Amino acid sequence: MSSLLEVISLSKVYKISRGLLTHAYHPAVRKVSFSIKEKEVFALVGESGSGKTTIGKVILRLERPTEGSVKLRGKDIWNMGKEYTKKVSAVFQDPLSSLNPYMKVRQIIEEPMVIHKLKDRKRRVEEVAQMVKLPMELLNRKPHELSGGQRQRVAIARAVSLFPELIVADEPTASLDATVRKEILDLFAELKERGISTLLITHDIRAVERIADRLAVIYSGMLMEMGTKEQVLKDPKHPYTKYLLENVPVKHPKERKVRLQEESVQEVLDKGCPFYWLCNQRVEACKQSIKEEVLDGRFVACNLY
Ligand SMILES: Nc1ncnc2c1ncn2[C@@H]1O[C@H](COP(=O)(O)OP(=O)(O)OP(=O)(O)O)[C@@H](O)[C@H]1O
Repeated sequence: MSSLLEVISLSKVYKISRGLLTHAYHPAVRKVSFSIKEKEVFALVGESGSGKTTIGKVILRLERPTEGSVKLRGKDIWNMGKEYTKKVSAVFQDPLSSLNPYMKVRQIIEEPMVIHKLKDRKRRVEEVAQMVKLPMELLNRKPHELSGGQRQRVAIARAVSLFPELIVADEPTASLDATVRKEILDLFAELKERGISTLLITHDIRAVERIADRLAVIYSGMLMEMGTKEQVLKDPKHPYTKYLLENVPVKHPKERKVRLQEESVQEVLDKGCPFYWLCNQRVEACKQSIKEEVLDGRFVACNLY
């Protein structure tokens, strides 16, 4: 399978205002590289604040990277015109707020086709509804008349309405209950068979177990481990991946009891491993630098290897 989308050494630093004249810089994403193949579900897993959404936003061209680039089939995405929005689409966490409440489902799904001047729209809307298993009778309803799962199917139908090559799905099941969650996740696996890849962004490492082909684990804006689902979930190498798998659901970073030595926090964040403070296998070198290794085809950023 050839590479569809390449994220190359991507960094995003936000400038945060600290009063009238002062500001600070926050590195949300730090030199992240990965690629998504054709016909693949690639999961980006990390806790709240780890930088997942920022990466998704850059891929969707909603944010400019500070450094690095993103390429679709070898072309820089910022040099591509409107055709990029046909090839890469998005599904977000809360369908109710992302769907126009005044439009009927039919119009919501049709809208991107109108924008891109597609013909034969009625038939295509029905074809897309079928693809996402949305009952035809729901096409004449409005979003508030649907269940959470049905609404997310509408959002996915809209995302596939132009037959994209990639869907960026940011926490697409976070607002759904367990049974519906499973059905929606399965849908992404089915779309893969139709040639549509998915970047699945999630905080729940277990959610990707069913459908992801490969996954990348991100912490504090840095890639910790990346490999096939089997490699990363069955034989995790990075202490952070192990920690994530052992602590489901993971405590919010603010709830963890970690004693930080304030004077050295910045130093470690600048040069060393961001997981240093929680890692039970840390060595002195982790304060200063991180070794990047490829072990049996999987990427690990850790001084243990
Ligand atoms: N526009 C912004 N300005 C300043 N800081 C930001 C901005 N957007 C995100 N951040 C910060 O960048 C970091 C990464 O945020 P991001 O939303 O990408 O993380 P996430 O892993 O998707 O988390 P969540 O699941 O909570 O959204 C966080 O510390 C966040 O506070």
